[in-house]
Amino acid sequence: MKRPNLEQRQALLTGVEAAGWKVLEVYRRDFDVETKEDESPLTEADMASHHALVALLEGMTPELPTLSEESAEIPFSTRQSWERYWLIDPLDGTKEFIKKNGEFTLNVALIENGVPVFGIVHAPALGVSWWGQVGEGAWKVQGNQSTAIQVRDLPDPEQAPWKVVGSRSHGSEEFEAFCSRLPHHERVSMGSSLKLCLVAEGEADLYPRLAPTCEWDTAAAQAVVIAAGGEVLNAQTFEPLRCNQQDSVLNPFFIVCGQRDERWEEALHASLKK
Ligand SMILES: Nc1ncnc2c1ncn2[C@@H]1O[C@H](COP(=O)(O)O)[C@@H](OP(=O)(O)O)[C@H]1O
Ligand SMILES: [Mg+2]
Repeated sequence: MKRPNLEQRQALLTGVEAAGWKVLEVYRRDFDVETKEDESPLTEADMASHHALVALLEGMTPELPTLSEESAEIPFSTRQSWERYWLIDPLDGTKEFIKKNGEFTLNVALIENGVPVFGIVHAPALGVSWWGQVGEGAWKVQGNQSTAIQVRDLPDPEQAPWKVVGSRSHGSEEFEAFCSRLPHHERVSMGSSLKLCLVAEGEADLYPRLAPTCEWDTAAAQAVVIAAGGEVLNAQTFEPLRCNQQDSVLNPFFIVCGQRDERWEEALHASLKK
């Protein structure tokens, strides 16, 4: 498979939703929380989703490798040769899952030469999915309803505040410094890749992520944002984020926007200057 066709996209969405049911089954009862080597939490839901998604993708595209947050120990010397691969985060927002606030997602991205070209973000507790394919468009799916989405134009802050979305559990000094330099704006806190989806559907204007994340946290929703007309840019260079360029899977600091604008670009530049 190069890029999924309509039928394959539907099968992928159904499969990701089925993995979401497995996550919800754990969410609705008591579960143990382990701590990984990097101090981040892990639950049986992360692993149930990982196994379900890997089986789905291997079944549909046996020719494509999969890199998952829960099986990430594939060396760069191997990954470097991958022209196309699946990049998944079986449970993004594990802290929100543990807090039971519903703000967690399953992220599935197709990466082509380092660029996320297709992505599904599914939020099982909210019963919502977003998917996008670069060049085709982006959609929000709720039950049987599928609605085309796009980013909104940045409002005049004198008329309506800019909506800036930030992490619920991972803030930073740089994020605070950036917000303090913005014109009239409102802040919204949200867990997981839902933040990028809010920009994609025109519910938020900016998501500055001036704190660490990994490529699987952002790739699927980056495809949705780009397909909806927005951008996910390195906060220093303003180049689009790319995956699989080096040994580390850490992203640089980045900003998600509907469109570039010198008012927030200057605020970002000033807040990152040491
Ligand atoms: N110090 C760190 N290094 C790398 N990634 C980090 C990190 N702190 C948080 N993250 C990433 O941020 C994600 C949560 O984002 P948010 O705060 O926006 O909800 C986590 O996803 P997981 O929940 O999948 O582990 C994790 O991958
Ligand atoms: Mg994650």
